[in-house]
Amino acid sequence: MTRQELFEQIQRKRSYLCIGLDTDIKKIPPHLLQLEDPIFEFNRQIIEATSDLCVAYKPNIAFYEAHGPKGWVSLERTLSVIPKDIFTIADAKRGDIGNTSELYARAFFDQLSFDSLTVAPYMGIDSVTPFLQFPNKWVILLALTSNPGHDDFQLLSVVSEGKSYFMFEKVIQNSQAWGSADNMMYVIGATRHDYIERVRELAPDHFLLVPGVGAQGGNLEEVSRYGLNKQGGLLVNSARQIIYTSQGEDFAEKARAAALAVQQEMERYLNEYLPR
Ligand SMILES: O=c1ccn([C@@H]2O[C@H](COP(=O)(O)O)[C@@H](O)[C@H]2O)c(=O)[nH]1
Repeated sequence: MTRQELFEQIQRKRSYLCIGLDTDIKKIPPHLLQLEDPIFEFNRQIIEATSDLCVAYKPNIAFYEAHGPKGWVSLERTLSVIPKDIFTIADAKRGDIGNTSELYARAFFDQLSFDSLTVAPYMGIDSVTPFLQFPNKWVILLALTSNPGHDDFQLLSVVSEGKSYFMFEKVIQNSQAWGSADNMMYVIGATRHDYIERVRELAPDHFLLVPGVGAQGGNLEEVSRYGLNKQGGLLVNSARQIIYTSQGEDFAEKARAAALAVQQEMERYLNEYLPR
């Protein structure tokens, strides 16, 4: 999917919501557990109930890998029911020496047909560029993450040409030469919305994948105020707060209501910061 197509979808749906499919067998409604593939059935109903309200789905791969081969089947089946115009993100946080990265890319882009993959930048340019060789596919590079431990490394000071930067700022600055705003995005945690204005100075055109609203307490209003750009530029992810609102037979309906509340809030910000 191109940046323009993503933008058109944001405008059409008045939403930049990405729904996290972090489907935990211990948290899904008990009535699904008797089915042959409860994880797929849960996802199928969530997708059917919410696909007009979001522009992306992000399965976190750990929730599937944990079940071995059965989990990969649930993941493949889930991808097959996501409407084709919706952006898909494999949240797998990969990255290794070049030849290994290339195989990770083939697994997620060729075998599974995801549009994008989250990648850790720690191993540098040769660990990231193999993912960028795939036409129409995206790398989403971890920059400033939402978890409490982000300050262990990402906020360390790095001195470059006599100036001091945070490590995450150098990730954003240096990596821009590896790809472009048409095939790279950055992960910026909603819990650090206080840095989004700075991120926008460094990367005005890139899309940002912003996890951490909802269950992690990030502030959607602040993220939107500083993060929206002229092409939308934001995919704000929420998983637990949307997909686990009910343990009953009405779980998909309740998930829709939760997604609708977020979409309506996003519509207000789009009207304010990016009027049609
Ligand atoms: O910095 C990061 C990077 C990734 N994540 C992932 O996003 C979702 C968040 O789920 P919620 O239930 O909405 O909190 C999850 O898959 C994380 O692994 C993140 O939270 N922060």
